[in-house]
Amino acid sequence: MIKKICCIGAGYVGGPTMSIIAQKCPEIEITVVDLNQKRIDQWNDADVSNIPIYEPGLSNVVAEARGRNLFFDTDIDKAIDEADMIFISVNTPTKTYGKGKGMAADLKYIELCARQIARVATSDKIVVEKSTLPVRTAQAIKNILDHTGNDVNFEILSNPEFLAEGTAVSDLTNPDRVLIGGQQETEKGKQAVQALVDVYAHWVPKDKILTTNLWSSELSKLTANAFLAQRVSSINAMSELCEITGADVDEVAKAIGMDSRIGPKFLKSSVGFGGSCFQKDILNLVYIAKSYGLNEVADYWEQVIILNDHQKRRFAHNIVKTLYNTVSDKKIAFLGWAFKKDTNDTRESPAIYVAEELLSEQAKISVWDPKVKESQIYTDINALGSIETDEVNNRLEVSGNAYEACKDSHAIAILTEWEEFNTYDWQRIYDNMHKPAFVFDGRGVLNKNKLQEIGFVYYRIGEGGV
Ligand SMILES: NC(=O)C1=CN([C@@H]2O[C@H](COP(=O)(O)OP(=O)(O)OC[C@H]3O[C@@H](n4cnc5c(N)ncnc54)[C@H](O)[C@@H]3O)[C@@H](O)[C@H]2O)C=CC1
Ligand SMILES: O=C(O)[C@H]1O[C@H](OP(=O)(O)OP(=O)(O)OC[C@H]2O[C@@H](n3ccc(=O)[nH]c3=O)[C@H](O)[C@@H]2O)[C@H](O)[C@@H](O)[C@@H]1O
Repeated sequence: MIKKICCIGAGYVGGPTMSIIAQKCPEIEITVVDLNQKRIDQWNDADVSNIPIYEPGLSNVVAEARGRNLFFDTDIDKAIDEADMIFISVNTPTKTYGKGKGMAADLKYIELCARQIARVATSDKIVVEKSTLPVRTAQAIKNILDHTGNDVNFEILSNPEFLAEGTAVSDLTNPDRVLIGGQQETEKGKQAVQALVDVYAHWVPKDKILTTNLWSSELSKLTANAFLAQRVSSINAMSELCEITGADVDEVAKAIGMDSRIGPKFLKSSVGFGGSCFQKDILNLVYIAKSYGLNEVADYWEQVIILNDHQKRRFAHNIVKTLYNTVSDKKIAFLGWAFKKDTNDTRESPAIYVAEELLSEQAKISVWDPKVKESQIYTDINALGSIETDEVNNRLEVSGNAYEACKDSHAIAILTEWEEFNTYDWQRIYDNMHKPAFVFDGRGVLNKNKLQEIGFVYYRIGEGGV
């Protein structure tokens, strides 16, 4: 029976995942630890609306469990020492240096965790990989733990997380499945798997808890993200063809999605997928395939990324082309900066890359996003390193509301599918814009007929002129 859990990493996965486990398992004490003091302070903020991650419903869960059996702390050693089970939920970004730069997952944070666990642990531990990792990472973790540990027994499990941002609470509460990989051939391995099954069985039906060997579990996570991203790139590839043939991508998506073998989900054409994981996980998969000499497999998956980059660029180019081939000093309003609705996360958001293209064409950009902070938007653009900081400061502004962002603009670009966009007074927006007033709907969310009646020139991704 697990009594104490420690989770290393209080990010988008560690925070919500542990909050739900704490809510569902009141007898287990859970401590989420992080190196980042500011993040931990935010998780501990007396006002739960200030927790560092915006996820619908999450603050209520935190309010219920925090201080009862859910704790956030920076004392990592203490939490490791006291726990029976340790989740590693740290970031695994794409490497930015050395071998595998731009492709492989950077495992330095994972290795640091393994070394810290090995140094601190004085009793047997079950170590759970919650981060998304290259297949066979469990072997490396085991080697580090066994060769540097204090003679205690470590069992390694793989338990990848499938939650999507914006729906994390419902995904965790009602998952399609929970995947647990372990060494089923040893008695201790079996017991470790069972211990984690028992945690989830507090609220997840047993037939949805799937147990596999370690490598299947690690590889299933990369495979799931590759398949999901592939669907988006597939429909986005068709969107370009729709635009020149007069077809409508939403109609095509509906028609194919009604085939039960294809299914209706994840077929919404967009300005491109973003988020911290799809790109990094596919690049990682490509790197793994190449490292085993599987070049055709690598090329197959790499195409998903190539198409996605093309989709973001062509959205920006279409704006330039439509605005009479120049956007120099024209104001373009961006509605949305987050990579999808209902999150404040902007990692790899397509908005960043569309902005980069337009800024390099000397456009002025004014951004409104209901959840993303101004400082984050500047950080995202400056992190690209491709546009001078002075130029960014002169050309990019962040507005306090949508009306301000759109005032005196030549065009509006919809970059995130926030529902509030449909509730605006679009006549008021139109009246305050330069004419012709263009809308480029990169998410296919606005009411076309209404906008056209007002007088907007409306372009939706994947919709061809008839
Ligand atoms: N964001 C998402 O929706 C999902 C992410 N994942 C995977 O989960 C993992 C974590 O992702 P996120 O939570 O988004 O990352 P994140 O960047 O939001 O959080 C990671 C946290 O780990 C902390 N950290 C790093 N090294 C540490 C160390 N040695 N000791 C203590 N704390 C340390 C960082 O300070 C950071 O707060 C990644 O492998 C990601 O691929 C999986 C499913 C969904
Ligand atoms: O490993 C991860 O990090 C997670 O990655 C994705 O979750 P997430 O990136 O949070 O959000 P998604 O809903 O998958 O959306 C990803 C991107 O694809 C775009 N998208 C999604 C669906 C669609 O039909 N069209 C489309 O353009 C979204 O707008 C967004 O930019 C997966 O859905 C999760 O299962 C997984 O756990």
